[in-house]
Amino acid sequence: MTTAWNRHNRNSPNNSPGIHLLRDASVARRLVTSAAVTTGDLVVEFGAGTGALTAYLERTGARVIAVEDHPRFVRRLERRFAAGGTVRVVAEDARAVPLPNRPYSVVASIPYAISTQLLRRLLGPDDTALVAADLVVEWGFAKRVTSSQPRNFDVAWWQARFDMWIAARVPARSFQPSPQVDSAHLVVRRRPGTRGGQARRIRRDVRAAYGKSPNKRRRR
Ligand SMILES: C[S@@+](CC[C@H](N)C(=O)[O-])C[C@H]1O[C@@H](n2cnc3c(N)ncnc32)[C@H](O)[C@@H]1O
Repeated sequence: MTTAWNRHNRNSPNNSPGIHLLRDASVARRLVTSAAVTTGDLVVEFGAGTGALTAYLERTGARVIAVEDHPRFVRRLERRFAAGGTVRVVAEDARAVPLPNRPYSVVASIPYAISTQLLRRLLGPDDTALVAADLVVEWGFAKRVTSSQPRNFDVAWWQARFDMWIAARVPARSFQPSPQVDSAHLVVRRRPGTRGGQARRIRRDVRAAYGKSPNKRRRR
């Protein structure tokens, strides 16, 4: 965990940039209800913080993998969820932690700074095992990835295989400390028949339309 300490060398995690803890329980409840996970399902939460969302996920009976890279949060999570036996706390960077091979959902209030990287990891691979995600993301980011006119290959590729929509606006005051901007509850659902060979065909079509350059399509 030396890496995480190096990156977060403040005494209080609450003073670290990008850490906005959910203080509105109704947002956490809405996310978990929307995800509709149940006993036996596998759920990954990225950036579990102090467990505001994890606590509701635990109640579903699903197996929860709570990924968090801040050592103080990791210790709090381990203490808080030790008794239940269904939450596994993983002290790793969300950008590098191995992802499940079997079908899984993601429910998370993710750090704004790694939103694009995380979506690339989750939605990008042809054989991704991700089935569904309910995410709290920055409002502008949610608008870009759900736009009916995707501006780059990544977003077009994600939209070709996943239904993506904004379920609700999440006001900045729902977090402690409040970020500068509002967030969104972004819903992602994989469409059937969009993995493996089918994914490769879809990718070819999207690439033909968009190329790899974000600006290519607009210049045509
Ligand atoms: C927006 S806060 C959300 C916290 C918690 N889920 C909640 O809703 O209260 C983002 C969390 O992600 C963690 N985090 C930031 N970058 C991370 C990374 N690269 N890998 C894992 N966790 C990260 C932060 O320490 C923080 O706990």
